Amino acid sequence: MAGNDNPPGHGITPRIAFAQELSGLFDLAGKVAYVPGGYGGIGEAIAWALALAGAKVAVSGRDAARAQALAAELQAAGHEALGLAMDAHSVPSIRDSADAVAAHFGQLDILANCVGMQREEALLEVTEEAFDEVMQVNLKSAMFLAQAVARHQIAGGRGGAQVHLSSVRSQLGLRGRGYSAYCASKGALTLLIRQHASELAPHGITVNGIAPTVVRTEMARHWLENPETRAQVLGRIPLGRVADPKDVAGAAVFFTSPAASFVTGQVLYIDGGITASQ
Ligand SMILES: NC(=O)c1ccc[n+]([C@@H]2O[C@H](COP(=O)([O-])OP(=O)(O)OC[C@H]3O[C@@H](n4cnc5c(N)ncnc54)[C@H](O)[C@@H]3O)[C@@H](O)[C@H]2O)c1
Ligand SMILES: O=C(O)[C@H](O)[C@@H](O)[C@H](O)[C@H](O)CO
Repeated sequence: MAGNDNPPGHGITPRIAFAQELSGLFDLAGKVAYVPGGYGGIGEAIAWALALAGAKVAVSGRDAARAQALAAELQAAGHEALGLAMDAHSVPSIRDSADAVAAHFGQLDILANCVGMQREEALLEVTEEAFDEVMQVNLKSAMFLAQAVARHQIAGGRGGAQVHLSSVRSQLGLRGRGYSAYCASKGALTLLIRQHASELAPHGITVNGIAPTVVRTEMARHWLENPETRAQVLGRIPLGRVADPKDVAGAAVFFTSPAASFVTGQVLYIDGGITASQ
């Protein structure tokens, strides 16, 4: 096929090899994944989904015991897993955690960053301390987790994938609520993702984002337990329900698997239609 550098598999690749390639599209066997924030609501679903796709998985958070408890559950189900402490307020702690994962498994291929927090304050009441904390935990830690993991991915020479948890609030403000710090941190994360995608592309490393609306986790509990705010939340979502962590986990498998090896710098909105409508 003159002039076509990418001929389709049919009729050229033997069909059996073609089918084998397709069957491995979502296979993470032989990969090591690091899930900071891994014992949170979304992080835990992602840690399990990556393990079920075949990856060895490390999870971290400030509470080492909770991380180790999740790792023990994964091990009991037959997966290779590690739980360790990491404080997103501390760049040395971030670096140490990535180094420890790479040292334990002998490689590090995937970052699935689920660290995040929210502190709601109306514009006139925003404190410097709260604004700084949200930016530190949601944005600065993403920068230095990405850097720490990229060092190992580049040294490994096998490419890799990074994915960060963003939010619909990366693109939309929230009427009637004090969301300056959260929106600013997630909006900036979009450009961090695009820039990292651009800088890591020569190394065969992809970088993408997952942007949910309200997911049934600890972070959203206060909204969902209050009938008034629950009704407001549901009223904004065309599909008429909030997300479960499992609605988000599949995207992490997709972005880190061979199926997405040509996808980078993208943010996928898992929002029941919010960003499609007004
Ligand atoms: N739940 C939602 O409605 C929702 C919606 C959109 C985006 N998100 C994003 O998804 C991600 C996961 O949130 P979640 O809903 O699972 O909430 P969660 O509170 O259950 O999990 C947050 C995770 O971040 C970790 N974390 C927070 N501060 C940390 C620190 N200083 N050091 C280390 N780890 C720290 C926690 O240990 C936990 O594992 C966050 O980035 C959040 O902004 C959540
Ligand atoms: O409107 C939204 O979609 C929310 O802002 C979400 O991003 C989070 O569920 C919220 O931050 C939890 O408190």
